[in-house]
This record gives sequence, structure tokens and C-alpha cells, in this order.
Amino acid sequence: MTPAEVYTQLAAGDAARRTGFTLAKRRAVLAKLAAELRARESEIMAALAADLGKPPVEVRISEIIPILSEIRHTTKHLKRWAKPRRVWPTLSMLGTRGTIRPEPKGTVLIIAPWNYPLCLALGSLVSAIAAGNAAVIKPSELAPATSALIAQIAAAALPADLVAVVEGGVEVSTELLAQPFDHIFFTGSPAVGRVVMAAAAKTLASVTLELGGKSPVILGPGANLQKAARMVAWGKFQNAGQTCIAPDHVYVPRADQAAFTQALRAEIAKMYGATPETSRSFARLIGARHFSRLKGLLDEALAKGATLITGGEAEEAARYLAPTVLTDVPGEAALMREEIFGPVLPVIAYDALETVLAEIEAGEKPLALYLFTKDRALINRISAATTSGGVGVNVTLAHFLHLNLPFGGVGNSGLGAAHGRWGFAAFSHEKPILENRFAVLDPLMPPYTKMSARFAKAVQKLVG
Ligand SMILES: NC(=O)c1ccc[n+]([C@@H]2O[C@H](COP(=O)([O-])OP(=O)(O)OC[C@H]3O[C@@H](n4cnc5c(N)ncnc54)[C@H](O)[C@@H]3O)[C@@H](O)[C@H]2O)c1
Repeated sequence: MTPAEVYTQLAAGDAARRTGFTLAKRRAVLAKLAAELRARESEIMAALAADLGKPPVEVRISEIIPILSEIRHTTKHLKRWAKPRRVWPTLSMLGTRGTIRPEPKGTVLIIAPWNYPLCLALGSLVSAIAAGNAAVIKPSELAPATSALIAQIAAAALPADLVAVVEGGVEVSTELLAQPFDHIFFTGSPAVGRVVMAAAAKTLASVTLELGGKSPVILGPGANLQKAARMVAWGKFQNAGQTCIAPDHVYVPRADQAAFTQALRAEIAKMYGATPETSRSFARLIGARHFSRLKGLLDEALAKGATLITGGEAEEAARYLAPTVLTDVPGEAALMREEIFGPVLPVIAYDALETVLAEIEAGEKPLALYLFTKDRALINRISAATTSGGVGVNVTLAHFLHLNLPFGGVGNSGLGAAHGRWGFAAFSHEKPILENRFAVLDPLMPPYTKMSARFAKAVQKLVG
């Protein structure tokens, strides 16, 4: 089937699903998906090992657990989220009854990236189904083993008139984007996010854009350097740095720089041993293009005067780049300009926090901003003074797993939010319904007399 035929087939069920796809049926589909994931655990591990050399523990915590907990959380709260909500009338609307009824958007498109290829394709599917939609998933062609597995999971566990997986690259994605989907949920780079939004403008599809960018880490004065180093190393080097919310670079008080980089080196050695290429805990880069991009960034930074603190070893055939820490990276190096998205961590010494905040302000709005401090006033100050998709305090990455917090970017790092009730809302149209019970509207209708003028004036006075 062509992408157009796939869309047409699913969209044909939109009207019937509005009443027929009950909450009980949605829950049953989600339960089936969860069971299928549990049953295919070893296949999932194998696919992610093939695509990314992803260690099994990372597959569990960053691919399987997020989907299963999204299913659990959604199933538990679905009734409340989906329930029509009565609202109070505002003054000029006295005598009416207002209700907000969430309805499914219809047939939606989910385009996923390669870095967390299972979780980012199926996590949003959970919200799409919970909200009562049919969905087409376009997994990333750069993670072919996981893409094929997603297609098998859908074929085995999900109704064909509800979920279709269309595999392929840019061409297929472009063809899908030309179809009049009711919502497009895109996770990927800001550059392709623009392509998606331009395509959505043609059909006026609503969009959620989960994009990327440079997520900074700030160490406050007096931060616990060892704890910060451990948390930053975990967040940065998980999945070999190929995480949208990975710490991109770290700002550290100048006086703490040496101790912090020392602590980072120790934590990296503790996590991955003296030779990380033999470690079973360290993932691989997705492919040759990505490898040479990162190697190029690293070489350029070193050529421009950066100091290598640890790492730097690279082996193209194995798609391996060691956990690497640099200092003294000049601001004009590409490493400091583009999203790194790999295991290279620049550490930047600062003298005044103001300059750090000004530097962050001058760049694109980050997807995440991380702060290490115990100082409540500093937490409040930086949270208020900066803008980012989310903020992590004394933690990295974990806000992705907290389903009572919205997950998303702002500006260049994204549009809209996912997870929990925000995911449900992204795939729903919140339809207002206004019922007239005894609202006094007659005096406001033509012909406009002195009486209606007086009445309109009285209403105006009433509302302010
Ligand atoms: N905010 C988030 O939740 C999140 C999560 C993971 C990754 N990301 C971001 O994703 C990026 C890395 O992922 P990627 O390299 O897979 O992103 P990408 O934008 O290259 O690709 C994402 C998807 O879009 C498709 N695509 C690529 N080019 C296209 C085009 N011209 N037209 C239509 N479709 C196209 C791909 O086939 C893939 O399925 C990073 O910027 C990262 O920060 C964001």
C-alpha cells in the first residue's frame, strides 16, 4: 500500500471511532501493546543492540519502562482525562451551561527518530490511542532493526484499522506529510521540524514538535562536585550521548574546574572502566555519517586549542567514540555552536553567573537546562531568568520519566508537550459545547432600539 492508501484506509474509520472507540476498547488495545512488549523483550534487546549497541539496562530504563509506565499511567487516569468537564458561566454568559468534551483528532501521524527508536515511536502512540485516534507510525530508517520490530509488534498486537507502520526514509516521510492528517507528532531535529511544520501548513494539521538543541548544565557555587560529575556523566554518556536531553556542555565556577574535571574522569572510569570500548555499559554511534560528524567536531575543537581531559579515542569501523571531556573549547568551534549529540563534553569555566545566563540567552532556547546547587534562591533565580523546555535540578534526564510533568521544548527545541495528560491533550480536540438554558439574548438582537442600547450598556457595566 502507498502512504496515501494507508492514510485513506485509517481515516475512513474516523467518524465511527468517535462513538465506537470506547474507553474500554482503548484500554484493551493498550493492554495488548504492553503484553506484546513484555513478550518480545529479548527481541527488543537484540534490535537495539544491533542498531545502537545499546546495553540491556539502558534498553530497559529508556525504551521499555517509559512505554510501560505511560500505558499504566494513562490507563489509570484515562477516565478522568476523557470525561466531559462542566465549566462555570462567566458573567455575560449567565443562564448557560458550558461543557468541554475532549474528542479524538482523527487520524494522526507519528514520525520518530533513531536515538530512542522504540520509546519515541510507541510512547506517543499510547497517548494517540488513549485519545481515541488511529495512527500511522513512521519509524527511523537509521535504526532498521528496531523499525522492523515496531512493524512486527503492530502487526501482531494492534488492530490494522487502528495502527499502521510505514517504514522508510525521507521519501516515504515526505509522502506521508502530504496526506491530510489531523495531527502530526514529530520527534527529531529542529531542521526537519521546520520541514514538518511547513508541510502541516498545507493541510492545516496541528503539530507537536519534539526537537533538540544544546542543553546546558550550570554548576552553582559550592555545588557537590563529585555528585554533579556522576549525574552529568550518566546523563551525557548514556546511549553514547545520543539523547535529546543529554547535557550538551557544562558551566563550572573557574575555581572548581580542575576538581570537577578530575571527578568526571574518575566517574567515567568507574562507569566504563579504563577501556570503555570493551565495556558492556557503553553504546555505539548510530552510523558512519554521525561518526564522522562527531570526529570532525572533536578534531576541529582540538585544532583550535581545546584541552583533552579524557577520551578522544575513535574507531570508525566499530562506530565507537570514547567518553570524552574537553576544556578550553573556543566559542567559535562548531562544538559550541551545534547540538553535539554524542559522547563529547565541553566543560567551560565561568567567573560570573551573569555571563553564563547571557550566553544561554544568546543561543536558541534549550530543550533542557540542568542546575546543580542546594541553594533554593539560586534555583528560583535561574528558573525564572532562563527559558528552556524543562529544568533539572541536581539531576539529568529523569524528568523524561515523570509523567505528571509535561515533556517538550520551547522555540527551537519544540512546540507542544507530550506525556501523561499533556500527551492525551496533544491528540485531542477540546470541544466546547454551550447550551442555552435561560440566557437573556433577545434584547441584543436587531432592530437595535433605545432599549437594546440600554441593555448592552448594562451588560458592559456588569462585566467591568
Ligand atoms: N525532544 C525530543 O523528545 C527528542 C527526542 C529524541 C531526539 N530528538 C532530536 O532528534 C534529533 C536526532 O534525531 P534524528 O537524527 O533521527 O532526527 P531527524 O530530524 O533527522 O529525523 C527524524 C525523523 O524524520 C525523518 N526525516 C528526516 N529528514 C526528513 C525530511 N527532510 N522530510 C521528512 N522527514 C524527514 C526521518 O526519517 C526520521 O524518521 C536531535 O536533534 C535530537 O535532539 C528530540
